Amino acid sequence: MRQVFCSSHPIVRHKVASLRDVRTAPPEFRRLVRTLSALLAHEATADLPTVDGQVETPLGMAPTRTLEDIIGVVPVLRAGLGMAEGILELIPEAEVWHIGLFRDEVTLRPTEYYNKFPKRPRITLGLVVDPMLATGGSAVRTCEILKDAGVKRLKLLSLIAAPEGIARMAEAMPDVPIHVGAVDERLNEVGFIHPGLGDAGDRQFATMPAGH
Ligand SMILES: O=P(O)(O)OC[C@H]1O[C@H](OP(=O)(O)OP(=O)(O)O)[C@H](O)[C@@H]1O
Ligand SMILES: O=c1cc[nH]c(=O)[nH]1
Ligand SMILES: [Mg+2]
Repeated sequence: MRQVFCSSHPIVRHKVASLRDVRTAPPEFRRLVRTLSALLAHEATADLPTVDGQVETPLGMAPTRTLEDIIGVVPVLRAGLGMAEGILELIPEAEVWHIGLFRDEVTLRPTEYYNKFPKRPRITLGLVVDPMLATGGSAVRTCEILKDAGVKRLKLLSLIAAPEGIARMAEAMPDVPIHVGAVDERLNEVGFIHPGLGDAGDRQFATMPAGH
């Protein structure tokens, strides 16, 4: 099964260009994250099964197809929050499972600090959302946590990925399809995606270091 899907949609490409632009300020950056996430989720959910049914319109009965899955959107704090907002516009009935991880700046390893989800999961599909797939450490750890919690089907949605992160996910989580807006050249010497967009959390939440 082919596991990595990089969007070729012209609107996705156009918006990824704006997202990368150093002149894009946080309010517009957040708007782009939300819209791009909905566009990627639209592509990532194209293969979901539906159930046949019927609905009464003002004129009579109409056949319907509705989603079979109970979907969970799993934002990796904090940069995943904006992505979850965009996807909830598309799937408002989704559960939201928060996972708090930060990446140690020196070791680049993920450290868990929070999670909130039901003890007995109802969801049949988890959409993990994190704008940046860099080393892949955060994404792999998130998938491990979710599998330990009993979620059997997962998909990962990221706005920009490095080849290193894709390779790490493919190795550790071969059953998790990855949907991305762009695949970049490489990681730089401090583990940032090059050319990427910088720090996705800081650019969404206006916490850039002074001088930026
Ligand atoms: O693939 P990796 O090498 O693990 O890196 C990617 C992670 O780094 C960023 O989060 P960060 O740790 O900066 O936390 P933040 O969202 O709170 O800013 C990003 O949102 C991912 O979670
Ligand atoms: O390029 C990167 C890598 C990790 N986290 C980010 O926000 N950006
Ligand atoms: Mg960050």
